[in-house]
Amino acid sequence: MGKKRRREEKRSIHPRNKYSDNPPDFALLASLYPSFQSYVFYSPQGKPRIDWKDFNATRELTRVLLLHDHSLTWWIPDGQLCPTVPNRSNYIHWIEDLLSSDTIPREDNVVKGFDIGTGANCIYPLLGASLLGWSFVGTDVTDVALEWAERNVKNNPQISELIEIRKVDFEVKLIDQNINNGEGCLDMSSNTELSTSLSVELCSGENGENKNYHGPPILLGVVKAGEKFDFCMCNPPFFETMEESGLNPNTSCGGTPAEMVCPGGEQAFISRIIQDSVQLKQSFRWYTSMVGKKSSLKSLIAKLREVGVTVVKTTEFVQGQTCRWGIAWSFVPPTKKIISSHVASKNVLTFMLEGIQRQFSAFHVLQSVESFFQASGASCKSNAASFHVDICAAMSHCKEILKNNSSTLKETEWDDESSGSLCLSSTSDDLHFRITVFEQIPGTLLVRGSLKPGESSLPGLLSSIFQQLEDALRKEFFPEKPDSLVMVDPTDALAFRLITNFAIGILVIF
Ligand SMILES: C[S@@+](CC[C@H](N)C(=O)[O-])C[C@H]1O[C@@H](n2cnc3c(N)ncnc32)[C@H](O)[C@@H]1O
Repeated sequence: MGKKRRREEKRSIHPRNKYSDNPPDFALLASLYPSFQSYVFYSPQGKPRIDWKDFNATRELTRVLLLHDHSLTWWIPDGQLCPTVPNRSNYIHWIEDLLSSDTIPREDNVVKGFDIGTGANCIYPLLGASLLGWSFVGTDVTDVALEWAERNVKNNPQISELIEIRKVDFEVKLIDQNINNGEGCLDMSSNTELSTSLSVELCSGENGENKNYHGPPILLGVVKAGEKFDFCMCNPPFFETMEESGLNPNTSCGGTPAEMVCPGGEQAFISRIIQDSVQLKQSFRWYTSMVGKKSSLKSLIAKLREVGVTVVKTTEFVQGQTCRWGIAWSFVPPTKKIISSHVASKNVLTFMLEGIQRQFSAFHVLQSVESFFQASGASCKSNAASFHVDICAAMSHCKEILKNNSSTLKETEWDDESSGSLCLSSTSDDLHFRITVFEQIPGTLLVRGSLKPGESSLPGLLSSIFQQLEDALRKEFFPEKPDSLVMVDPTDALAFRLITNFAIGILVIF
């Protein structure tokens, strides 16, 4: 991994993450743990490496990291999803931030979390308990996950008291769904089918597509009457089919269909969590989930607006060459009033290119990004190893990019925020920003634009330029699909604003 790439990753890692300043040292671990040694090889430059496509190598790395850095004894059977410790720690630290922020009133008791789908690896309860002393209920549906999660807990007696592994009962019947604040009553003993009324239409996606969840209970029917939690967390099955998961050829973190796939994919799964949260309300202070696709994030935010949550927060987790999001919401009345989205400028923007033909890789898109900006006269410096282009655009170049852009101009913030008119010639400062291309899964790329740290731009300028770039890339890579040229629907302006602001952690209170 090049120095620049490492610097990039360091920037994206949570500052309290143990690996933020000290990434795993493969050479040291190999010298300490002979079982790991056989997976480490050296690049021609003498850098220690492992083969990320080798499941055994990634599992052994996770095992020795958990042992060395967290004093945890851990194992999973072949083929189960293998977590990467630095990345999973980011989610834990983000929740820590949510709990300690004064967005909603704090509570100073022992933190109690609920990990939906803890998996055989049980990674979140193990990390949360060992790093922060949190207690957890971790749930799952498969026998192998439940058995190995139990083992991973029992093998760590120093924290085992803090973690309960709970089997999700497929056949639980809700006899009273009105259990706000834990007052309701669940019949856990019944063998009758889960009430079909749980599948109410909360999951219809954009464009009318229905993504209903018909799987086992998630929260309702699993949370017991009267139970209260500070948060729930979830790394959901992201995909609708195993083919869609296409498992990234550059990594082999394993993952069985039960772990990776659910009908309706993550959108249906998280929509059910939202639906359950409407019933459970303040039984949890924060509801959170990871989100794998930006398109899901947008529609989930829209759903949260519909159900009347008091707070939504989002974040971005950059994980090597992929990007994920975190979404959090609450029904607890906020301590703060609305923080206007005007407070923060859009310093980080993203869009997704989904269903791109397989012959086009992140590299092709990167080349097109460079050509797009060069055509306006802006100077570009690309880094193919890190899949980014650094751009320096003078105002004349920005004008050139935006010259055919009257519709975009109407939708961007500068009309709102700079008293109706933007004078591009009013400043002589150049705009310095970076465009990075991430390969999420085969055929799905994420393009991210970010101002250089410490830089600022005229309100809305970066987002307008970015919008033009998205238009151009869609024209180039989806020429036969004129519909996909549709950019941000003005009626969706708020959702767009939320999404483009999430990466800088902006808080939005509906
Ligand atoms: C992507 S894996 C996440 C595993 C682990 N938390 C991690 O981050 O590596 C999703 C997990 O959710 C479980 N799962 C699927 N449906 C569930 C449900 N209704 N309730 C609880 N767990 C579920 C799967 O069995 C699987 O272990």
